[in-house]
Amino acid sequence: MTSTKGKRRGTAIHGFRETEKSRWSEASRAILQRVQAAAFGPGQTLLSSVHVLDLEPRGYIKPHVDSVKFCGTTIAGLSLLSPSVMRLVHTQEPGEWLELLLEPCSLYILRDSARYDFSHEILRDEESFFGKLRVPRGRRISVICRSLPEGVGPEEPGQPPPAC
Ligand SMILES: O=C(O)CCC(=O)C(=O)O
Ligand SMILES: [Fe+2]
Repeated sequence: MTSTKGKRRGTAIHGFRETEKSRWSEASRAILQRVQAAAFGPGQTLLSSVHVLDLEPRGYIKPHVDSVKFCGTTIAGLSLLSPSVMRLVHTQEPGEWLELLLEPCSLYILRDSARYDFSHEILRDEESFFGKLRVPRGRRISVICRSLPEGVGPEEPGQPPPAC
């Protein structure tokens, strides 16, 4: 896998590699279609390639809001391999937060307020608790589909997609 986003995104993600993938096997395409049908409306255009993020067991993602320049109202992520905990914290009201237990093969959808008004993060192993439940972290792979910002047309085929 290549790692270009890490540089562009600074230090939000630690212990990872990633790629942007636009060619998938037929079986994978069928799964991605289910993800897209669940998460996106018919009027939404998606980034032409899917983001695949491979976090090592000690890897984690610091709180951030995906850039509005490159990513529209919806982020949908399929979690594979290790379970993990995603925490959402309101950017204006830090006392308003919630945590999601991301089981392997689960899908989360961050849309509208969850996507714009809350930061999201993946907890590091030492902090990986869902309530009182310890959620030990192993290697985690996520497959993330994003909508394009409104007013941005579909990308040119062959162009590298922008990072979120
Ligand atoms: O791994 C995930 O599910 C989220 C990744 C993420 O927040 C990002 O790439 O901006
Ligand atoms: Fe993100």
